[in-house]
Parts: sequence; structure tokens; C-alpha cells
Amino acid sequence: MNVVPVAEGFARVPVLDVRALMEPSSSVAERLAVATQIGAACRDNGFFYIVGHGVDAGLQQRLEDLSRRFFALPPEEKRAIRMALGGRAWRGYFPVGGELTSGRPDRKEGLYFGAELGDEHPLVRAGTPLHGPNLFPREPAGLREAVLDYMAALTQLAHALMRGIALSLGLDEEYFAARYTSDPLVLFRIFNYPPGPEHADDGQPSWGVGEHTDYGVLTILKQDDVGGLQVKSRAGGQVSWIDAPPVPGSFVCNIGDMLDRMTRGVYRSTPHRVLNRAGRDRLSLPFFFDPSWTAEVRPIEAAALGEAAADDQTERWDGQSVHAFRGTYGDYLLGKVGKVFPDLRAGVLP
Ligand SMILES: O=C(O)CCC(=O)C(=O)O
Ligand SMILES: [Fe+2]
Repeated sequence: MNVVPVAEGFARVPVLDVRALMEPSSSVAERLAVATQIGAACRDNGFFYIVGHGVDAGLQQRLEDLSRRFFALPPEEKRAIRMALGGRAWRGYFPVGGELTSGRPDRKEGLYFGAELGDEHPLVRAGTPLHGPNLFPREPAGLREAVLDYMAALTQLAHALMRGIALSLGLDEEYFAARYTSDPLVLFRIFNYPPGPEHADDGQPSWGVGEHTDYGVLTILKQDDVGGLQVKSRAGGQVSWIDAPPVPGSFVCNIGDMLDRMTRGVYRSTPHRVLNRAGRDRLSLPFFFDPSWTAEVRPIEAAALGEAAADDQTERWDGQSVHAFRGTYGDYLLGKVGKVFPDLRAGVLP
């Protein structure tokens, strides 16, 4: 496996070539070599770039171009698919300031999507939050197909990466699929971070997204060439914020709370945040690969894991423990998303 050389300054978010996980013809040794690199990154900062992922560059470009065209539409056209119209499925458009992190509005607008499920799907019929049909805009034409094709491609990629993560923990390659992700909860977002003053009226930085961790298992993020993503590093026992700048052709991967929980803190869900200082719009497209809604996520009993890490509840961005929680992944997620969109919560959540 090749580790792509990176310039000084962002060497601490490593760039990994994951080709061997994508190709059925690769040898066990080749797959293990990638897995070892992934394992090291997960034990270190919990963030890594991937290349050699095989996701079609033309599809990515098409999605990026169409997304820019959507955000450039007049506000009333974007509001035609506002999230309030998505109901329990929790889909659609929200304007700048419409989403909160730790109670503060983020300086971003965005589109929420998920697996496209019709009314006949059992979870939709049962009124399960975050499941249902997407709200696609009329304009620009083709955005619907691009989003659906991209979600399909990233779902395949996520399954392959989960096989690598399983190998990295000394587990059977199908460990996660067999227990949690054969029917994953897939959530996909397209964000536009507009330029603006670096500080809000109260003197705080004007975060595009405030400090947070992701909730599920694995996040695969496509970002444009603007930059602004920062990762909380604990390298050498020191807490510092390091940049995860754009690397052409790559995705940024990071692990979520459920993998932190499963590994008893050995693989941490690392806090991150975004500040767009570039003076132009920043586009980012996070894809969240989560356990199925009804899964109860349990610690892995594996010798490979060694000692559990200490619970980091007191240091966590929201003061919550990912280890003490009892219930299904759906329960966990609802507790989180209700805080992100308090207005919507009142209308659609149980
Ligand atoms: O836009 C980014 O770079 C990160 C977005 C993010 O962290 C999230 O949506 O969870
Ligand atoms: Fe995130």
C-alpha cells in the first residue's frame, strides 16, 4: 500500500490509499496492510484522508456543480423544499442560521437527504423519524439523480471501509455488517458555508459548524478547495486544533460515537469544527454511515482491543458519555438531532 506523501503542516491527518479494500482481487496481506494504517489513524486522531477509493470523479464533479447551482437560487426557491415540509423524514433545505451546535446557530445553509424510502417501507409506515422520501428541488434538473447515485457509491465505499476497520481490530471482516450495518442508516448532507465576518456580534468566532463529534459509525466527507475544517488532536497528550485542508481527489473519514462506544474509547470519535475564513462560499458534503435504527450498539469483546480507554465524558463537547447510554441507535440519534433543530423537534418527534 502506498502512503501518499503530504506537505508539512497536515502530516498528522494521514492520507491512506485504500485501493486494496475496494478490489475483490486483492490479497489478504494487502488488505491487512491498509487495515493496519486505518487502525493507527483511528487510535491516533480518529481522522484520515482516503484516496484510491474508486468513486467516479465525473459523478463527484456533477454533484458539486449542481449543488452550487442550487445554493445560488433565490431564497424563496430554496424554501420550496424547506425541512418543515419533510416532516418526520427530516429532509429538505435549511437556511443560514437554521441549525444549531451546542445551542449556537451555525453559519451554514444546507440540504438534508437520506436513503430514499417509499411510503410502503415498514419503517416509514411505522412513522419512524429520519426515514422516508427525500425532498428534491425542481431546479437544477439532475440533482436528484446525482444525489441518489452518489449515496449508492458511498454506501458501497463505506461497507468496504468497515471491512477494513474490522480487520484493523482483529475482527472478522463482516463483523460490523453482521451486527449493525447490513441495513445501515444512511444520512447525507450538502452544506454551503457562506463567507462572512470572522467573529459574531458577541466576539465569538463565527463557526460554520461548532465543535462536535459525529453520532454514528463512519463519516465520509467530500470538501471543495476552500478549507476550514479543523480537528481536535491529542497528539503527545497535548490538545491542539489542526487543519484538515483540501487534498485533491480525497475524502476525509472520521469515526463517530458508535465506534467509540464499540471500541470502549480505543477509537475515539474526534471533535471537529469548521471556520470559513476564505471570503468565498465553501461547499462540503458529509455522508454519514450509521448502524441500523433498531440496533443496540454494544462494546466489542476482542482481545485485539486491549484495555478500554477512560471515559472522556467530562471533556466531551456536550458533556454526554457515549458509553453510559442504553437503548437503540435510533434513541441515541433522536436525543441528538432534537437539539440541532429545536423548532422542528416540537412538530415531528415523539
Ligand atoms: O463541513 C465539514 O467539513 C464538516 C461537517 C461536519 O462536521 C458535519 O456535518 O458533521
Ligand atoms: Fe461532523
